[in-house]
Amino acid sequence: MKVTVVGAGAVGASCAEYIAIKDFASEVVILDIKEGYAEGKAMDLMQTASLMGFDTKITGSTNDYGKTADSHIAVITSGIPRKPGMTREELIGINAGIVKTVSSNLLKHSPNVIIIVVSNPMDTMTYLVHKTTGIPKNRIIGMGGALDSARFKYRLAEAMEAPISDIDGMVIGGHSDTGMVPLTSHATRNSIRVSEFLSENRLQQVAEDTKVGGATLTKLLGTSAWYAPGAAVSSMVQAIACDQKKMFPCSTMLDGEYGLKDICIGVPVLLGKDGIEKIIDIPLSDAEKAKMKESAEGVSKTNGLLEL
Ligand SMILES: NC(=O)C1=CN([C@@H]2O[C@H](COP(=O)(O)OP(=O)(O)OC[C@H]3O[C@@H](n4cnc5c(N)ncnc54)[C@H](O)[C@@H]3O)[C@@H](O)[C@H]2O)C=CC1
Ligand SMILES: O=C([O-])CC(=O)C(=O)O
Repeated sequence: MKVTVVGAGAVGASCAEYIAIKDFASEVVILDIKEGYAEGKAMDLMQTASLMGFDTKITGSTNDYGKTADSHIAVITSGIPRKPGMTREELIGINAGIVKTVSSNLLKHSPNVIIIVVSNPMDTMTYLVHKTTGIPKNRIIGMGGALDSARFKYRLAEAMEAPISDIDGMVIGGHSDTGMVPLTSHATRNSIRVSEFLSENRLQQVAEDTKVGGATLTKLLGTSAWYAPGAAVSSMVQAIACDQKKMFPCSTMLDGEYGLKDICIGVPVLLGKDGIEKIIDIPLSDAEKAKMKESAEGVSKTNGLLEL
């Protein structure tokens, strides 16, 4: 199983590291446009192999897509991250060109590759890959909900003073500061609804903290986060590589599910060897439906800025 990670920056390197540590891929190629950068990250990571106990071979490439040939899965993290005070949507001008070029180059050398899009604004970048490559929709997956759900569980555990392993919960909708839809009514602690433990006000606070999870970290770090994003991508790559049929909220092209069409937005899907193997269309409450609709309007507005 060969995995390519485009972008050897914070998220790309973290993602490659977690994939290697989990030791399910035979080969990870990291590619970056900056001369020597991916080679350096790959060498540094390989020098952790004997310490961390993995056999995955990690190599680096400066913009040579020949080295990515016959990849099963490719992760696109290339592009600029936001700075404090910015929205993800403000990155569209630079990142759209990068994501378009990178996805086209990847497909020249790996025509059957499954692409996971990370670069922001992620839902719109996922839509762009659909519109410009024309590959089947099961092979284009946007990463946002897996990360947002991990942050939701972190905030729920914090509010309940509970171990995170007790918590289950999911965030759907657009991967933006205002567009995320944390499904508070579905979240549980050991099968018991979290509303049994937390007041409505506290739950609303958890939902708000979850939605601005990326912005909160960007303010603290001066750039956006990488550990949890890298871990989220690595779990999705593993689900595909190991044909786990595992459920994650991912950005996917909808065709009527959730009442939406011609948009990529986060909904629960099953990930297995073919990429997105099924979209799970769960019933939402009226309030959740309204939030999903508003979220979709925001994503569509950003999609409208693309020059297709
Ligand atoms: N979807 C999500 O949940 C998340 C998305 N992100 C996004 O991921 C992207 C990357 O973030 P970071 O890794 O923190 O940024 P970074 O600046 O650390 O790394 C980006 C890398 O992309 C490279 N790059 C730029 N143009 C390229 C091209 N044409 N070909 C190959 N490589 C190229 C740069 O040289 C740099 O090394 C950002 O757009 C950020 O907003 C970050 C975290 C979570
Ligand atoms: O906040 C950002 O810009 C990066 C990102 O998408 C996240 O960490 O959720």
